[in-house]
Amino acid sequence: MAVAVKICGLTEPAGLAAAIGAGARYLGFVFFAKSPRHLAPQAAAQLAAQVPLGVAKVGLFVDPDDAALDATLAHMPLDMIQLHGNETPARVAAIKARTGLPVMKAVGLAEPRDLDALWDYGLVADMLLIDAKPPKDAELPGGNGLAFDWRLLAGRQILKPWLLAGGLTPENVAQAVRLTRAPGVDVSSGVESAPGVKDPERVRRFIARATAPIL
Ligand SMILES: O=C(O)c1ccccc1N[C@@H]1O[C@H](COP(=O)(O)O)[C@@H](O)[C@H]1O
Repeated sequence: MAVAVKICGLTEPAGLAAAIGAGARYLGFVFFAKSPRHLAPQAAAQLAAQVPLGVAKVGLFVDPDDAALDATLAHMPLDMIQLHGNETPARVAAIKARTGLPVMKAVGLAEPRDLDALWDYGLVADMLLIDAKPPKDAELPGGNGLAFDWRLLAGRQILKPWLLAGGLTPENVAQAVRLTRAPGVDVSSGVESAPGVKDPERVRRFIARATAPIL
């Protein structure tokens, strides 16, 4: 099975078209005001109108309350919710029940004891996104272009389908897949020409390298 690719933080048509054309399976739209990739739900919906069936539109939220989820979903037809904050397992389950959508929970790794969270969230989420833990003073809980030590995942059984994220680029993604055997990968800043602006050529190169057969 080819590695599934998610391109996250799409904000404009050129990046979106490059991701779709190159075979991305998931497209991420950020609904977190502090992010340079933030979109209003109406703008995201306009962009998402170009997304063909079979490519999942993922809404990225950070500790959203119910009102924020309802307001976004009123305008933007999402296929999946990504939770990238400090949501507890109970909150993940509640959001899944409220929205009726599959939920992907981001889990940050920096050291072996962080691995326990993969089990806790694996019991309630439909998918996991395994990212680097953000630095303590970071503005953003993700999208920082930071990688973690991929060897932490060596030989690990993960309860649910998962994507590897954090500091991935066209230059390192093949090695990341080879070391972790990740079934999927997710990237934001590593395929940008400026914060919030995807570089179509880097998007295409990332997808080609991520999905190339492992040698
Ligand atoms: O992309 C963002 O702006 C963002 C904001 C808040 C939470 C998560 C965010 N992005 C997610 O983080 C991963 C890793 O990003 P990067 O590739 O290291 O830049 C990204 O794949 C998004 O899912």
